[in-house]
Amino acid sequence: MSDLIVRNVHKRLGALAVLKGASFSGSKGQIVALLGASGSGKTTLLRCIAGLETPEKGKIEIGGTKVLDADSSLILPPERRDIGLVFQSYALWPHRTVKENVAFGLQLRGVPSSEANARVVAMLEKLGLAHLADRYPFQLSGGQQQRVAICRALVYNPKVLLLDEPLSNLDAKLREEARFWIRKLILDLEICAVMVTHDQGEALAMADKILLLKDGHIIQEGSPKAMYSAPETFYAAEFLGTNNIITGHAAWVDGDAVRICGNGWELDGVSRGDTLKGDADAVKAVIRVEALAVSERPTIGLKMSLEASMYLGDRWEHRLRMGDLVVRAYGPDELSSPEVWCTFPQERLWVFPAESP
Ligand SMILES: Nc1ncnc2c1ncn2[C@@H]1O[C@H](COP(=O)(O)OP(=O)(O)OP(=O)(O)O)[C@@H](O)[C@H]1O
Repeated sequence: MSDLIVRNVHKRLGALAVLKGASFSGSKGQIVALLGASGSGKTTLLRCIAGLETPEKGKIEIGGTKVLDADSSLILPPERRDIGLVFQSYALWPHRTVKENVAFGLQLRGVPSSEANARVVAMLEKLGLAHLADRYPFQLSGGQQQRVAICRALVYNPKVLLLDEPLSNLDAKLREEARFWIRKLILDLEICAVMVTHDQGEALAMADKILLLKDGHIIQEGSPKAMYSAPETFYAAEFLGTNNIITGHAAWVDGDAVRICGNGWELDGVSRGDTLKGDADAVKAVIRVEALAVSERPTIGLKMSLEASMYLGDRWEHRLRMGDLVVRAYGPDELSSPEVWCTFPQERLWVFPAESP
């Protein structure tokens, strides 16, 4: 059963239609990432679920309870929605200790103090915060503050945990650790979590399901693997991964197979998204940088000039050219030959009509 159901949510802010019919669901032990560029509507969608914004249209159910039905003007306030909310800034109360920060919401909800105390102690222990219980937020590191904010959201035993850019205030090393422990915590607690992020690496690593938002629409949803390896649109293909974008013309189209060409080069790929109408259509293609293989020995593939190479620590990045075709490719070694062979696996070269959004 889905713990969270969002149906056809529309929300305007001022003159702007920010959400234009968002629908998705999330179930127990599942992390749903709302991924998209700045301004795509991620935070607004999270705020609609939390009850901090009121959509003009749509329905939302949490744990089997209707919390919003715009048609019948049913709008439950945030504290009656069975959610835990973690703000990007953590929003800890500066004059309350860790323990008081975590306990405060339970007191407001009238939970008897002995029960509240037991729940707070248990949750502090679960998150490894017991030894910090009497400290104030300013006496904590950024990572510890984040744990307190998550602890405070979880102490209600919510059905759904909402996280707004939970890792954005951590440095790179802490961020990588936090990906693991937050994911493990949510899976252990078997709750549904919805996380806003604009960082594709974070979404790919942490989520079970990614919703890609663009201009207030969810343009594709799926598992991280499906989103990465089978994007349905040019936008989705380009948004994820590190990519080469190749423009040219279709030389021929045969079902999904398509050959594209430019000034002195031809490549075979697969047509994705809107079907190509025919030969000579202008096209744009996407191929992930890691999909290309470069060799100094003649192989099947394009013979290209090596324009430059960069050492990245764990590998090299090479810039290659043939006529108007310029691509980046990774390889394990430095290359010395001015001419190399580059292979473009056909199934990983995704070809879209040039006018695709
Ligand atoms: N109170 C407001 N009044 C008018 N427009 C707003 C308001 N809040 C947000 N917007 C606009 O709504 C759009 C969506 O904002 P939202 O914060 O949901 O996007 P986002 O995808 O979370 O972006 P970001 O990653 O930058 O936080 C943006 O164009 C933003 O400028």
